Amino acid sequence: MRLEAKKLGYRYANDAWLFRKFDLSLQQGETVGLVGPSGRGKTTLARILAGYDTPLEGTVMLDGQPLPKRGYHPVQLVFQHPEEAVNPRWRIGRILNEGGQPDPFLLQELGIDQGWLERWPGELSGGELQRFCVARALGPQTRFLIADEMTTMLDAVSQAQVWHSVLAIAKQRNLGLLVISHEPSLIRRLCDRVIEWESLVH
Ligand SMILES: Nc1ncnc2c1ncn2[C@@H]1O[C@H](COP(=O)(O)OP(=O)(O)OP(=O)(O)O)[C@@H](O)[C@H]1O
Repeated sequence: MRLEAKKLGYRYANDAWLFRKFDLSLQQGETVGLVGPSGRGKTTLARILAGYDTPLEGTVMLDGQPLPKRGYHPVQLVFQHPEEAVNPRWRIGRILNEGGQPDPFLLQELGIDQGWLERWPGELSGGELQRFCVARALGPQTRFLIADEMTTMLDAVSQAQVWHSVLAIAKQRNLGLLVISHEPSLIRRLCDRVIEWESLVH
């Protein structure tokens, strides 16, 4: 399966275009890094690929077909700030069930303690909460995962644990991974190939 962005263009209101004629192609099973300067539109692109926003120009295709407008989205996004990605008034168990009944092996792989399911988001550390966000994004129908500065806020140990688990799951399930990060060492360690934002933006 291939995720393709073709001639994407986006800008907010009457601001300057962030990107135009932006092409990107990602194959299932690949881990690709996207690096570029701050504020140029990487998060905006990630939101478009995952269906949160609609591009003003161009299309996003999965195996040549437009992405589904309804139902489970096969391209899932994990954000930098897990606390902003969850409803603080829902217990963790309910948040996790949003993407369907979670696979117990997935929870185990991500080091998620069943006892935490009863807690509120504010009762977990950033690293623990981010692991829940990853688990929620890895429903059985996920084919591509976009990690937008996914571990930037975590300490080195939590960062290594999360990536170790995600890479193992991606391999088992042949997922495509797009790793957006400003840390070249992380990207070099994780990715099969690296895309420079500047080389794609016109
Ligand atoms: N909802 C919005 N309305 C208006 N402008 C926005 C909105 N979201 C982002 N922007 C602006 O669009 C530009 C690109 O933002 P974006 O978050 O996509 O960049 P980025 O490359 O991911 O940056 P960073 O690496 O710092 O996270 C920024 O100038 C930002 O201020």
